[in-house]
Amino acid sequence: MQTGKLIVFAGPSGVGKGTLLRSLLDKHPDLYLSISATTRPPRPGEINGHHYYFVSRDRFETMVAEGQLLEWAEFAGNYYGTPRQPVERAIAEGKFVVLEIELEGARQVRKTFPEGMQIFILPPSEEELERRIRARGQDSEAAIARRLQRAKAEIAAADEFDLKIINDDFDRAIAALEAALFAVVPAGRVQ
Ligand SMILES: Nc1ncnc2c1ncn2[C@@H]1O[C@H](COP(=O)(O)OP(=O)(O)OP(=O)(O)O)[C@@H](O)[C@H]1O
Ligand SMILES: Nc1nc2c(ncn2[C@@H]2O[C@H](COP(=O)(O)O)[C@@H](O)[C@H]2O)c(=O)[nH]1
Repeated sequence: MQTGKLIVFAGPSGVGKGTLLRSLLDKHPDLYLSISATTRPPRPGEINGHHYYFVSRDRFETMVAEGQLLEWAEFAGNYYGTPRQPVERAIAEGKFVVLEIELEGARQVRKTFPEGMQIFILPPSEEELERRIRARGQDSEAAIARRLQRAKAEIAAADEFDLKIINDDFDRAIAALEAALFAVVPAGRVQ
């Protein structure tokens, strides 16, 4: 039976995780990106079942109670969690499965999947991180403040991760990610 690989992608909100992942998925369509459940309302352009499964707090709490989530956490006033079944199935099928999650979730996954690879994306500076969150233009002032406060705690925990990559020059960050993911196995293949 083929066995895939679990890759956790963490880093403060606004550092560019999603943008890096979209670029990686374009180049390596065999990567499997887990779709999280969240109680956060959709941003303009976000599609249910594609960007997230947008659920009520009641529904999310049922998913937790029924053990449907591999990990979950509260972030900036909303719940976020990884549906367990699709991830376990994709790993059993031999895929490289990527979770884009925050710090508490990464810590939970480290316990259940100690063999997984955990990558932390760092901003070039806190000022640039704030500039990116604001440039994205998707969050209220209150949400920006909560995200920046949380960012400090997340960055302080970066040494817990197997690999740290600074997302300064975008292409260089992509190259560093490709080197980490495909160092042992050629792109898109699982042996
Ligand atoms: N290397 C880079 N240089 C400059 N801007 C960047 C770089 N990488 C990403 N960005 C920009 O930063 C903003 C935030 O990126 P993105 O939404 O991907 O962050 P994120 O880490 O996924 O955030 P969240 O965790 O809140 O979803 C976007 O406008 C994106 O275009
Ligand atoms: N623990 C988890 N964290 C998750 C999950 N899905 C996303 N996230 C993280 O939440 C924040 C905020 O995301 P946003 O889309 O509201 O900007 C960010 O750090 C994501 O990585 C999850 O399933 N579990």
